[in-house]
Amino acid sequence: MIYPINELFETIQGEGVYTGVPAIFIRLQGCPVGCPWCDTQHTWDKSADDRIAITDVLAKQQASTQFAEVSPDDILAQIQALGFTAKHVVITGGEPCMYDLRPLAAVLEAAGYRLQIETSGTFEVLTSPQTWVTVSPKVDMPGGYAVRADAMLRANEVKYPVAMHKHIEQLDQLLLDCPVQPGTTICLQPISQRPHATELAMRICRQRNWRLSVQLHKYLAID
Ligand SMILES: C[S@@+](CC[C@H](N)C(=O)[O-])C[C@H]1O[C@@H](n2cnc3c(N)ncnc32)[C@H](O)[C@@H]1O
Ligand SMILES: Nc1nc2[nH]cc(C(=O)O)c2c(=O)[nH]1
Ligand code: SF4
Ligand SMILES: [Mg+2]
Repeated sequence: MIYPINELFETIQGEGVYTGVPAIFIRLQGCPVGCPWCDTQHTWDKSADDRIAITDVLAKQQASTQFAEVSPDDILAQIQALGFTAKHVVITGGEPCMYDLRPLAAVLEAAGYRLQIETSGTFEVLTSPQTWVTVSPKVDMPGGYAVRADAMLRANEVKYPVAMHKHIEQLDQLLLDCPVQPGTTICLQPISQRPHATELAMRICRQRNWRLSVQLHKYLAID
């Protein structure tokens, strides 16, 4: 299995339950979901013309559509060569669940890493049983993909992006249609640091005893 890697970097997890935890991020190329407010739109298209070497991915100074195709063993070798000290690896994108993540999970877990994936819930989640699965469901997006009931059942954490009250109603309906396991943490994540969105998320979190996820990295201006 070969994975298209748009970015590989170490930072602090800025979202969800693991906020604050040092983490290695693997950002995979490709996503057809089309969220209009997506903050990683450079990962949407996967064009053969954009293939580059992994050394060039690591040298990127700014976001681009370019990616390298790398095997699990070579991803591990790169992480070790870079001297990263984090033991938590986040696979994001793009939409990582477009790919079968089990071979990558097997290699990273055998080397002692804990895995987390960030997914929209619109593809089957193929990863190890130990992986922490963060589902950030995408309802009624232009790409026309539906949230899968099996992805919601696999979620360890649901992290819903919100900007207006309509989004709370969408989430309520989704949780009725596609239930999560009892005890699954539910986070509301304001879209793009908008004050109105943050106030809405805080208010609903207090009413429902849900968690607020504020994209800490954007407030800290880190990757
Ligand atoms: C860029 S997505 C990549 C992973 C996967 N495609 C997904 O949507 O979960 C990573 C996370 O960022 C969130 N996100 C993307 N753009 C955002 C924005 N402008 N404001 C807040 N959250 C955003 C997504 O909802 C998701 O939780
Ligand atoms: N620091 C940091 N935390 C993150 N959590 C989820 C991210 C993502 O883009 O999936 C992300 C990201 O891009 N940076
Ligand atoms: S599913 Fe994720 S990567 Fe794809 S457009 Fe939406 S936020 Fe962006
Ligand atoms: Mg991000």
